[in-house]
Amino acid sequence: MEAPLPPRESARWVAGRSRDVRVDPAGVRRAAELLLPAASAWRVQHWKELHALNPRGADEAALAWVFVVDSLNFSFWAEREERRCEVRHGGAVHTGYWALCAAVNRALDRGIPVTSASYYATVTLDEVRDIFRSDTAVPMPLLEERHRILNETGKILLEKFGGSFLNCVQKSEKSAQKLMRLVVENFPSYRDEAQFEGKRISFYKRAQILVADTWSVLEGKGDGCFEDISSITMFADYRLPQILVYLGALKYSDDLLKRLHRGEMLSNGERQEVEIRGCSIWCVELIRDCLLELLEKRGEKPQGEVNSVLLDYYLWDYARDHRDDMRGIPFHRTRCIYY
Ligand SMILES: Nc1nc2c(c(CN[C@H]3C=C[C@H](O)[C@@H]3O)cn2[C@@H]2O[C@H](COP(=O)(O)O)[C@@H](O)[C@H]2O)c(=O)[nH]1
Repeated sequence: MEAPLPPRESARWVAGRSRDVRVDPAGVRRAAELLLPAASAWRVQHWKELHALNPRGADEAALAWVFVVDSLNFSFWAEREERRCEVRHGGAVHTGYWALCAAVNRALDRGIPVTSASYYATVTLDEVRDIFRSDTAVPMPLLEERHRILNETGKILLEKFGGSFLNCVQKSEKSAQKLMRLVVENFPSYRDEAQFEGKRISFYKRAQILVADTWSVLEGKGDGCFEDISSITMFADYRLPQILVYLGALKYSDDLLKRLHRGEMLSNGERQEVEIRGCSIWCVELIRDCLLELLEKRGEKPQGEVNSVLLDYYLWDYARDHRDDMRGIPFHRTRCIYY
């Protein structure tokens, strides 16, 4: 089968043919102007400084943490917001993606080597249920899939990379694109692809966030000094589209809004789901371009990098912090292992 279009080209292809989702140029500009004051301060170090659950180190163990977390970094949304999985750790209650991170850290604190491939290659379903157990009556979604992915991913990491994700990173020779390709070619659960208007396309959300988190945990240095990190696009999850609609940069048709407000599930790969994901990626690319243009016009040099990775991280954190303001904006509900 022919190789799919890479994520950025896939996003352009979808955005140019989308019927129920569109990027709003004026909204893109307004979003860039809103983000501009923060943008010049974005730095790769924020990944650790802003998030206590992320590893402090930049060694093989920290990379092992990133790899196992991003292999499971999908589908945390609850059927009903008020009844959801929660994990208490370090004196705080964590939900969604952070519940996954808290559960991994809770296991490590209990002496369970959950980031070691030789452990999770043969971990049992019962052990997975215990490691990711919720402190409410609502379990983390898709636990059976998470178990299957841990076994599959652990076995491949042992067979092909000596059980160490650091080996995989070093094979990428400081290229973000090469690391993304290595991950997608070797680990099936990362193959986030679709068919749209006669073309095979890709979003590779977990492979791209894995590259981004690798760059972040290594603080952009040494093996993580990816000279092409700016070629990585935003990660097409279910939160970024919601914030982009909230900011007015993305618009949904009445028909799609009605489906979402009814809480209807969208299946992975159906037309409107692909349009939401593709247009979101394209929208963030345009906001990034607009930010660079505005900085240029003001003759400002950003302290760090203004790229789609740091823009995505900022928008995702912003969505977390403005959850209540965004109540009226639905997010699309797809249950799958890709995001
Ligand atoms: N586009 C994008 N999607 C992201 C992330 C992250 C975690 N990254 C953070 C960690 C360190 C960095 O500083 C980032 O702040 C998780 N997700 C996705 O969100 C969804 C979970 O949402 P909720 O149910 O509300 O927890 C789910 O699809 C998950 O895969 C991101 O950064 N960008």
